[in-house]
Amino acid sequence: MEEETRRKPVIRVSRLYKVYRVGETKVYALNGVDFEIYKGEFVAIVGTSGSGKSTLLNMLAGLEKPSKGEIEIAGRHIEKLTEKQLVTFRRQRVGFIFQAYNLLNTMNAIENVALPLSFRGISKRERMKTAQKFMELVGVGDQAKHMPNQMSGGQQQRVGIARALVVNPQIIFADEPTGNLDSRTTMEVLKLMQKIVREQNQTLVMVTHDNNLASYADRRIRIVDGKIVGIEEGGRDAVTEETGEKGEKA
Ligand SMILES: Nc1ncnc2c1ncn2[C@@H]1O[C@H](COP(=O)(O)OP(=O)(O)OP(=O)(O)O)[C@@H](O)[C@H]1O
Repeated sequence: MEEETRRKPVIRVSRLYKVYRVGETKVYALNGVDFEIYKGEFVAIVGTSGSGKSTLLNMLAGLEKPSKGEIEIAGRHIEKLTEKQLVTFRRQRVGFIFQAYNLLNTMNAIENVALPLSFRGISKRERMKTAQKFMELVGVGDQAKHMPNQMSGGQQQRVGIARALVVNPQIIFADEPTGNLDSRTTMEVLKLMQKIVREQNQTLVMVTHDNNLASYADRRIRIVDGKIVGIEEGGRDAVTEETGEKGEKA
């Protein structure tokens, strides 16, 4: 019973299709996809360019409608929601981490992190307090007043992660989150993402073409030409690998 509770799917996708019409031809960006993702999992959706990863992520996040099929997130069929309901769903349930960070350059770091809270009727003081807590969680607590262009790529991505987490989303979607980072910073961001999934029991779905990055996920869903060609279990541990290398201090 305990096992059953732990393995509760938070995302359930069945017979999912997305067909684009390009002139006379039909492009099957998703061609009948089925899978489940469980609470507390870090899952990578892996595929080469054009395989359908972004299409799938956009659909899971409620940014695009499927042509056919079902997407259940936390028990709700999101393919049936109206645009207005989808906006509410995204604000309340999901967080996004993008490759390009997508921080607003006119706001400082903490204001960027606090922004998603402004739709929730929380006082400014409370918003800033929560934002600061998440800035600290991701290791940029001392850079609250910095403008994004005064921060390194890795620091900006940490701010991006804090902004994704600040609303305590059930699910975090990440699209090539380390695409613009060097290998060392990539490892730091990976460590951070693994830590967050483990400590906060959140669910992280990451889209990537990078097999090395994907090897750190608990499971990999491989996609080719809009179809799942394999699901692999087991992932590397960024924290122990780093500890082994550097003998991390307690
Ligand atoms: N708006 C669109 N109109 C027509 N075809 C599209 C559209 N969006 C995507 N496609 C096609 O659907 C397929 C899947 O595209 P998708 O962007 O999901 O791939 P991807 O795996 O994310 O690639 P990349 O890693 O390059 O971003 C491709 O053949 C693409 O050309």
